Amino acid sequence: MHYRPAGERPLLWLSDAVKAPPSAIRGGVPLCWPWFGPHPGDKAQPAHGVARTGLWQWRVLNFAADALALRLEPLQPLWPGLAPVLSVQVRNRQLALRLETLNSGSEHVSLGQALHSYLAVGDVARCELVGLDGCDYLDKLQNGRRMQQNGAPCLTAALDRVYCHQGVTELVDPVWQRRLRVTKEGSGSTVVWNPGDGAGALADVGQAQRSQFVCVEAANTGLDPVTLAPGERHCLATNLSILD
Ligand SMILES: O=P(O)(O)OC[C@H]1O[C@@H](O)[C@H](O)[C@@H](O)[C@@H]1O
Repeated sequence: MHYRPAGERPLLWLSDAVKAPPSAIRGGVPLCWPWFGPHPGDKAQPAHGVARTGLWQWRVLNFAADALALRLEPLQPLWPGLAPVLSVQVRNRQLALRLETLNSGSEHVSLGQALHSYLAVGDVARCELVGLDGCDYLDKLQNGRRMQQNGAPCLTAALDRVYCHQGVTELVDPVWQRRLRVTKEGSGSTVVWNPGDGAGALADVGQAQRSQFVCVEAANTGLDPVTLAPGERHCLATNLSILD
């Protein structure tokens, strides 16, 4: 997914070196579903689940000069007993995503997920991410150690954190002279990721592109487990807006 309001910088970053299917695309907003990170019990399963490499069909619900609404569903069932639907809306410099999951099976199911937004920035090291001060987080670069955020996270080096956070974040970008606001619903975890020097090991990022994005993800992780009873639904949503 790519979104660039007319005459503006893009909202989302997309790698210059997108790999061919079935590899996941690096950029846009990959859907991590129905688990986040490694599978909880089976190392053979792919990281971040099966939705981002699955095939989806889309339908246009509304198409106007200044607005677009799409509904996407998987072409085939992606995971037994769980049925996702993604709604995408674009309007007024804002991209809104809603990922709804129905437990269509007969057992309780636990669900992990993330809307893994790659936010495009002029230079990540000069940005400030506001809204996480005082939140507890798990630092994945320190074996998942639980810490508390003091001020804004430092974006000059690698960062991989799962914050216990339900609120709003804003990414202040002095190079592109704008702010990006991330709001969300149905999510008790906010993931912040940039590979830093580790970008060199990622063929679809590399040192040249590592400064061009930071991921701020609306998520449900081990910090805020979601369990769906048969017939129950959960909706994870995020709004990404460009502000002056
Ligand atoms: O390389 P992937 O599978 O797209 O994941 C990228 C990153 O995604 C983040 O959400 C995770 O917290 C990181 O641990 C991970 O490295």
